[in-house]
Amino acid sequence: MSSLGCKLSLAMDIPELSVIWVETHRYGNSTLGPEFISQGPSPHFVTRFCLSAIMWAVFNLVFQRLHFRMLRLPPRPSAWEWMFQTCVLRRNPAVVLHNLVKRYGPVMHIRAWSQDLIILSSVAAVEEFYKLHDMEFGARPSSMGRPTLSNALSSLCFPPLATYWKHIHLVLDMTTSQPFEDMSSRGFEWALEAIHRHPEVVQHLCEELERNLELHKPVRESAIAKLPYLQAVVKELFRLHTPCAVSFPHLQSSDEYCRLLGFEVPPRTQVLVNMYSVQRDPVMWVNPDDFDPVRFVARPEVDLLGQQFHLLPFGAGRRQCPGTKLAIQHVQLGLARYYFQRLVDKTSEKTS
Ligand code: HEM
Repeated sequence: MSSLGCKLSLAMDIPELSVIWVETHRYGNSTLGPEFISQGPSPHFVTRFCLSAIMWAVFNLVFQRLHFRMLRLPPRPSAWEWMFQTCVLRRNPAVVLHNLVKRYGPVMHIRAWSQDLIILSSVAAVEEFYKLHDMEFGARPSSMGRPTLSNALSSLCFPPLATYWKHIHLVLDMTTSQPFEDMSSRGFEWALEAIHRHPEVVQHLCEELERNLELHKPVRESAIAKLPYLQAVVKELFRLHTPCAVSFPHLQSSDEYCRLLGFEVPPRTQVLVNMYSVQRDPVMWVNPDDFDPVRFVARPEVDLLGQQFHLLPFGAGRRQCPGTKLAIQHVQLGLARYYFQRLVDKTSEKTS
């Protein structure tokens, strides 16, 4: 076989080499000889090139599947399925994820662009994660702020406006109080919108304010302790309409496989906690999809501080949101002042 023949047959068997060959051919590499450059690839060559590319892709797919099966990884929905439903069909991403959880279970593995993500969606899974693996998965990925799949999932914060990186920039760049004001006021609009869908809750709230506060005095933080129903409403808001449906990515810092919830997890995996599903877990919540603040009136010990794993809108463990108390206080006080002002206006309308 001539040296050119040798080069060609080698290139056709190895797809990467074929690509290199086509590229060098396109740019007229003189070592291949002038007669070859002018003729272009033969149909026979194109067929063999395509066949070897397909075989290479199939081999890769089968090898990957076998590899993952041997590893005992969690069930794996396709990342494309999620993206198709959210980007093409424009469905609510949190709901799409929740539906995947119903099909694939509370521990899911998603692989996209050689990045491994584990999504935890039940109280039991999250509890084990925080109790046993909080330190191990304590890092944040260096891709913070870039459009990766994990960031896209985490950007289910403050839908539909804010994205993860906007949020993180706001909170990390707090040289003035302005960013917090912006973020909180957005959070507050979300709370009002959700409550106004339930007129009976608004009425109950107003009655409690009327009973416990004096009309001519401004509402102060100390008044919140006298308003158990308002506190319950805020908890129910954060449970059912959590501003962050999914936590930020928790990156495994070690370069070794680890055992997480009975599964083998590859090194540098990112874990996301799916608060949207955890806070609707039927194992822990009666009628989980109903907006019912009374469930918290009966159990005031359940709080939003990340101590109980069935209610964690601010995350939990060492990576929990440092603004938790500030945000809760802001929403409680904001709601109390808003509805109290409505009462004051109504009373002055009646008297005038
Ligand atoms: C309604 C308001 C807020 C909600 C729902 C919220 C929620 C969250 C969530 C879910 C996380 C990720 C936790 C995890 O990955 O496990 C987080 C992280 C964070 N939050 Fe908030 N947050 C709010 C307000 C704030 C405020 C007011 C501040 C600043 C004062 C703040 C500062 C941060 C920071 C710095 C992180 C990253 C923490 C870390 O990486 O260790 N957040 N937040």
